[in-house]
Amino acid sequence: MCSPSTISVVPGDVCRHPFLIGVAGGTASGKTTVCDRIMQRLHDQCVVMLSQDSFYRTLNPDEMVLAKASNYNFDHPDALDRQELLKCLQLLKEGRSVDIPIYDFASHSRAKETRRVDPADVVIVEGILVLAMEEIREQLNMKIYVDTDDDVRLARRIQRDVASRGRDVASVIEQYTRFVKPAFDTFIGPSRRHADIIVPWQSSENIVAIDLITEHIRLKLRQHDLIRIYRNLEVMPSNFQMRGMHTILRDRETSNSDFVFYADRINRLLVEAGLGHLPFQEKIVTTPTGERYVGVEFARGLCGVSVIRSGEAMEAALRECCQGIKIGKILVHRWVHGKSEDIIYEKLPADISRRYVLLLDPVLGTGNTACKAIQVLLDKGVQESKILFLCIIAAPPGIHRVCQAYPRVKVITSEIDTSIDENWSVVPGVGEFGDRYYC
Ligand SMILES: O=P(O)(O)OC[C@H]1O[C@H](OP(=O)(O)OP(=O)(O)O)[C@H](O)[C@@H]1O
Ligand SMILES: O=c1cc[nH]c(=O)[nH]1
Repeated sequence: MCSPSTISVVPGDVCRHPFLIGVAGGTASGKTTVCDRIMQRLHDQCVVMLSQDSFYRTLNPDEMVLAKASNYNFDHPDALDRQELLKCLQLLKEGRSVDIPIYDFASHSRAKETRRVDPADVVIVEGILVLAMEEIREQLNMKIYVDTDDDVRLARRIQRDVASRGRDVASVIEQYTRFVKPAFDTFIGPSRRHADIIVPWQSSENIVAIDLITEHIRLKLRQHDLIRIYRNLEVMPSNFQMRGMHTILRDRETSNSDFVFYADRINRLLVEAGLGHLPFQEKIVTTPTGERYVGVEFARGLCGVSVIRSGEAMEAALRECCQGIKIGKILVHRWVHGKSEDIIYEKLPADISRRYVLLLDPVLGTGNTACKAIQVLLDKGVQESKILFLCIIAAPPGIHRVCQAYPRVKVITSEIDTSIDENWSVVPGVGEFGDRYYC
């Protein structure tokens, strides 16, 4: 039974987009155990699991003769109904229920019944060929390859087939040599290069890998909820570079110089992401080879506004991307312990009402500071839809505050945090950003 989502969404407004994970690896590599461990850790989420094996094709009479004589290659991608698997994943991705075939290994055919799979927060699809099929790979949000030594896998396969599938050792080895190993060498082993994560899985379980994977999934699920609610919220794509940089920023042992270095790296990416939302005009140029190149021209009429003091740490990234850009400043007295925030200082370009504004502040906590700063810009005549708020981390209360109050302001962040604590600190957060950047 799936637990309900913690954030309510207007029915029919947005559908559930699950997080799709593919788990591949050779026969008896431990894929099912990896999936079980992920499901156990995500017990408070709605997780469903599909097996590639459910999608074996119905065999024609000639193939059936081969299968009955153990002479049919079930390890080849052509043994699968790939279109049907693809369709099921696409429907689940759209938040729709699907009926999954039930495959009977003894008769090499499909049962009349099917299994109903309802929409979920996380969908895991496992199977030896899951990463070997391009059309399936393209559907996945996370690709995992379980890596286990060949001899360990063969030993496990013999043990399993003899104990639970009524086979003798000689026939298991014969099938392994004829079909299983060649398919591994041709399709499965090479598919490892498509994986986001390769999980070594030998005699003992790789708990660290499972922890990392489930933490990443939790992060993505939190982001998914908010992204589904607010169209004006954008979270930059998370990859392991971005996660690595955040890990350094969040580590309290990180030196001041490293904090500055990695904050600057993320700031640069944030600014580029913000610039990507500006309008453009088509522009045709001639290349040194004399050919025409149909491109675009950057928008004009742009400026930056930093919220003093931490926002000033983002100015360098903006200047690196936009030479000579005008940058204004706003100083807000932060709302602490019931005291409302005031604007203490502002210095903005005189013609700001005609410009797009990249509003810079690395931390969005309660959202009070951001709302105050946005209101100053609106009062100066800036159009709401021309404000882009850039922050390195954003806590859900601040996201709700800003995105609800100013639905046309684009909020771009590199990560969404869990919450804010009783001291108005973002959790897990980076601590006092300004103190760490400027000390
Ligand atoms: O969303 P909120 O709860 O309003 O918090 C966010 C504000 O807090 C930080 O500034 P801080 O007050 O720490 O000042 P500083 O930049 O001078 O360090 C941050 O740079 C924001 O301006
Ligand atoms: O956690 C927080 C909250 C506000 N400002 C910061 O710098 N950090």
